[in-house]
Amino acid sequence: MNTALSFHLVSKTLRIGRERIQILRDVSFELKEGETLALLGPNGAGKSTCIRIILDMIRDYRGSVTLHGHDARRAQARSHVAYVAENPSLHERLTPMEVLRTGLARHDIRRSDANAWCKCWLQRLEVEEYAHCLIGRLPKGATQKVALAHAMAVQPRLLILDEPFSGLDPYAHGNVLHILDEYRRAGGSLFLTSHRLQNMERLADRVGFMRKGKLLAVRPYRELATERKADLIIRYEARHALFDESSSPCPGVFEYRLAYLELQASIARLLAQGGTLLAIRPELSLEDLFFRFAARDGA
Ligand SMILES: Nc1ncnc2c1ncn2[C@@H]1O[C@H](COP(=O)(O)OP(=O)(O)OP(=O)(O)O)[C@@H](O)[C@H]1O
Repeated sequence: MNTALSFHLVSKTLRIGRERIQILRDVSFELKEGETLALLGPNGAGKSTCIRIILDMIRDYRGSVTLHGHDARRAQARSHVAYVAENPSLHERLTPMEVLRTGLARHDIRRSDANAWCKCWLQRLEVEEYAHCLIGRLPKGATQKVALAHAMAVQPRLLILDEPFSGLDPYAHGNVLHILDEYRRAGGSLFLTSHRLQNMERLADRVGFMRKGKLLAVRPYRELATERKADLIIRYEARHALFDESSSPCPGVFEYRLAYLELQASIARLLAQGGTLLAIRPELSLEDLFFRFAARDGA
């Protein structure tokens, strides 16, 4: 598989007054063609800075970045790449139709059915009703959808999305998830950032977790999900503890930690002994697990 994106030992320092702040520290990752990589991390972790470097919006950094084998500093490298920012700034005096047509022209895409094609993408993102309104008058969520329609319409080999789900209502959320899933199933490469692991189960092949400018670890999503299933906590009500090593957060209520495979037998035993099952939850959130992995890696 060819490499869609390579980010190698990238460091970035900002000078603010007399102070120098390091916002990326030797960050390295790779995205193969057809793969989806999600970069997760809290505010200020450095995710958007990575994207700005990939897109040549920041040039003074240390390290090397390539897109489909070309140095990311060269315009040619971005010819098959589309990007949607967290708060897209589209030209306010254009209409969504014009925005999409401009996108096709910029990517040198000539289609005899260009109008119908653009209309179709506006429909898929459910903003066709605004097709001929000025962007400046659109609601915020609609602008975000137009930006995504604009990116999808050029059929990029690599799609880069900064927080694609923030600002979307739950219905739009599901629709965008479906469109992105379809894109990756058709072989597109996807690089996205998010504050949360939520939604990633349907999209990401691998996830990387960033904090304070460092990439702590990159793991296959499946590995994280499998490990989580091994550790559950059941909370139950009973006169006394029904399992050894139960803890008791309050009188008459107990918690018991168990492996996923023990779940069925443990619930049967709990009910047989007159206990009441109150809740089952994963012991660790996926974020917690990530730190566990990172610690194992010595990060
Ligand atoms: N132009 C700038 N001036 C000052 N600080 C900056 C600038 N650009 C980035 N930073 C700082 O660099 C760090 C990384 O920012 P970045 O936007 O990349 O993080 P992020 O992970 O994308 O966060 P968020 O999820 O909030 O978008 C933050 O501490 C931020 O305050």
